[in-house]
Amino acid sequence: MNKVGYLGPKGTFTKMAVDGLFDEIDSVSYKTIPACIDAVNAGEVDLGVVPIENAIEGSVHLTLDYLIHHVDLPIVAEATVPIRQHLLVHPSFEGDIGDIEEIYSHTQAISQCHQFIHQNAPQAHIEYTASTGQAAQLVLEKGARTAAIANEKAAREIGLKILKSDVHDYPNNHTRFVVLKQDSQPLSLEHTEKNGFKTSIMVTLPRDYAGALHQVLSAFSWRQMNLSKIESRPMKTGLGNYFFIIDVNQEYDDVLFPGVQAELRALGCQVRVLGSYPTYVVSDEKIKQLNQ
Ligand SMILES: O=C(O)C(=O)C[C@]1(C(=O)O)C=C[C@@H](O)C=C1
Repeated sequence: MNKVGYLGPKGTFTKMAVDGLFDEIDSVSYKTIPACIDAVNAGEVDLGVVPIENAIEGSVHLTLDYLIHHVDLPIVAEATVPIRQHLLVHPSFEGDIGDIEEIYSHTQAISQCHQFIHQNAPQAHIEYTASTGQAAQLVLEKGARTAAIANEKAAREIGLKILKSDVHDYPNNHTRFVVLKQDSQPLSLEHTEKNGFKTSIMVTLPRDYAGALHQVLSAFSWRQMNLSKIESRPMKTGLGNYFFIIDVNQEYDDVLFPGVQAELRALGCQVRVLGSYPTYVVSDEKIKQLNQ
């Protein structure tokens, strides 16, 4: 049975992604995203599932940067999961939102609910936690006037009550998770809905000059390769030094991708393929089933 590492403890959205993707696995909880990625790297687990991007808040920089700077692990699958954030309180809490003194959650979850907090609980002090599951656990321990932003499963499993549901600021909230493995063989999952294939590429420009990024993008454009995302991240070597992560909406092949790589290298760019992988969707229905 495959051992799958994830950002835990119980009740996290990452655990939900794991349960939505896999049928029979042995899941192993890690306290942080780097600890989960390290576990895959060290061979402690066969696969690791970590969040990479949210529809409201954007990229999970911790994941992106760790994949770029600290390990060389390919992405072998992606899963898009619907995200509903709720305000959870201790079962003994009798007050209203205005009585809450502390709100705990993961930075991504807090960011998805900034407006809600600003308008309904401006008095609350925000405490960041390693995951939403950990935030829920803390509310159970601290009780009184604390609240967590987390999901319905966390409320049920940890024993909190939902004071206000759907507190994320925009509807259509989804998070993309990636599955990491030591070998780059794409992960085929029979029982999960698949909606495409992607290849993620990291490109470092040789230096800053007029039209450099334009030249990089034209290598994809004249081959009619559709890009779904481009993001720049600091190289961490000094202000103004960036690399680009480019998601291409197709599977790595023997013609187009080697052509792009050769063209980019001829421009002096460094190119690294971060993975070529199927993209799966965990449906609202599946999440409802998991919540029962
Ligand atoms: O804290 C959790 O529950 C997580 O699984 C992490 C995480 C994230 O980092 O994006 C996952 C999905 C949500 O977007 C909020 C938090």
